[in-house]
Amino acid sequence: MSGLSRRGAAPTVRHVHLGLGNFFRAHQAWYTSRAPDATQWGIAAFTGRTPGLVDALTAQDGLYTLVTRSGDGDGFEVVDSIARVFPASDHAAWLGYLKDPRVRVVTMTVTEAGYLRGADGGLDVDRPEVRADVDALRTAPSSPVRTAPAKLVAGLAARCRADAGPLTLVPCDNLPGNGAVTARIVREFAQFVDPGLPGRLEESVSYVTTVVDRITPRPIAADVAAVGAATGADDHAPVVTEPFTEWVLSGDFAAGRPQWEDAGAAFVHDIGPFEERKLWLLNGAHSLLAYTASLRGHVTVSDAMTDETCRAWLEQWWNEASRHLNLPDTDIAAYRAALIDRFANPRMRHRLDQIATDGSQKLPVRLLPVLRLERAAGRVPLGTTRALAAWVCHLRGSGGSVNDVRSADIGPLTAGPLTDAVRTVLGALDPALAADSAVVNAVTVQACEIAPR
Ligand SMILES: NC(=O)c1ccc[n+]([C@@H]2O[C@H](COP(=O)([O-])OP(=O)(O)OC[C@H]3O[C@@H](n4cnc5c(N)ncnc54)[C@H](O)[C@@H]3O)[C@@H](O)[C@H]2O)c1
Ligand SMILES: O=P(O)(O)OC[C@@H](O)[C@@H](O)[C@H](O)[C@H](O)CO
Repeated sequence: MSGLSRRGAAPTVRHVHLGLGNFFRAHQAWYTSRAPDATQWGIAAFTGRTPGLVDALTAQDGLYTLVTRSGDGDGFEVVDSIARVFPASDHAAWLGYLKDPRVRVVTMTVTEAGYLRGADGGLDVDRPEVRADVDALRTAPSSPVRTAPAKLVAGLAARCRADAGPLTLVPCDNLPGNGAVTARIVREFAQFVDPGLPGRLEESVSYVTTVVDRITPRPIAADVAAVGAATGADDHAPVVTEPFTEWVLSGDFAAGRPQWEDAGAAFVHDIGPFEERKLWLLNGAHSLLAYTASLRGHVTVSDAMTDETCRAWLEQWWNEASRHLNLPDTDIAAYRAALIDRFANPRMRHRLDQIATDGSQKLPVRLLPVLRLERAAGRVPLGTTRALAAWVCHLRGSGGSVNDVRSADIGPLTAGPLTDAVRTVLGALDPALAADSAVVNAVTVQACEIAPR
């Protein structure tokens, strides 16, 4: 078996990515590799925090095998769009690319938690890591920083100082209005560093909003072995994904972009209906299953889909969410039918505990908009409240271990009598929920049913 290596030169870097992980490699890097102008849009990819994939990918010249796993077999292709790979700690390289006039696009996958938003959706300036990075940039603009907002601001400021021309930020995390979210955290962070900086950045930075979709679980050792057996390549960093993929983008690119539309991406004016369809029907269902199905002993999404009770809960949630989607009924029905096949694919090992991470960041986006709309219509939506009930049970120690960026402040709220815990935990997501007795009661009753303790 031989390792992967590039035959010719790597493509010139004109695109930078922050948050090199599995999803970026199954999605944005794959779209770029499929674009007709791929050779003009090489990617420099930086991990978000830990060194992660850097050594393995560097040894393979940035190449890796994408395994497309359907219910009845695997497809294999080598993706070659990543030209250079860097650890998060290489801040000099980050600044170097951001101030390079050839670089025109920055994509990001830093998780929902990586935007460091507070309760009002803006930058949470009380976090010690935010304060540390603000102080660092006030002291010296090239100081190393750790958080994603600080990296963006430091890079954009360096670009501004170098007069390197316009640039577009393309967030690819599962957040509604992710372009506006990114614009806001950049503006607020920059304001803290230097009140004149936001104005200077606005002249040359544009923000695009995206809906991204391709289920990409964390690969396991057997996946590495399967690639070797099928292709003969000694690939230490393959990615496994599903055949389905979607990328919807909205907004202006200030300085060009790859021809992603020729690789299947859709550019639309009104992205709202696409966001709601995806975040509610897919991600909301994922979160529902992550907490309910794990309490019933299931480990993966496809395991959960074999359980009639989980399936009924899923349909109930989908019925509640679908009432509020601004799309034709036939489109919604087709999307739901496709999701059943995607979730049930028994060859995809998408662990529920991976999806359960950071519920405090995900549930406000995936469930609460539907809950509010249902309450406004005078209903208590039991499919939605069941997901919240299972999350509260999860936080109280039923099911798998809790891995949440807010566990320090939400964890203590989960102790004590169940009704009190439900009220305070819901209140930590949205104070209005704690004051809604009908919701608190429904969540409490369902929590007792799901995990009596
Ligand atoms: N995996 C999927 O199916 C999928 C699909 C659609 C969207 N996404 C989005 O992509 C994100 C990453 O998913 P993945 O599967 O690539 O995960 P991954 O664990 O493979 O990679 C995550 C990357 O984000 C970085 N990161 C994590 N926390 C961070 C933080 N607080 N600040 C900065 N960087 C941080 C990590 O260092 C790593 O580079 C998801 O959180 C989601 O928003 C994932
Ligand atoms: O990746 P996360 O942690 O934001 O959420 C877990 C899943 O719900 C999510 O990754 C989906 O698999 C994905 O959004 C499908 O496109």
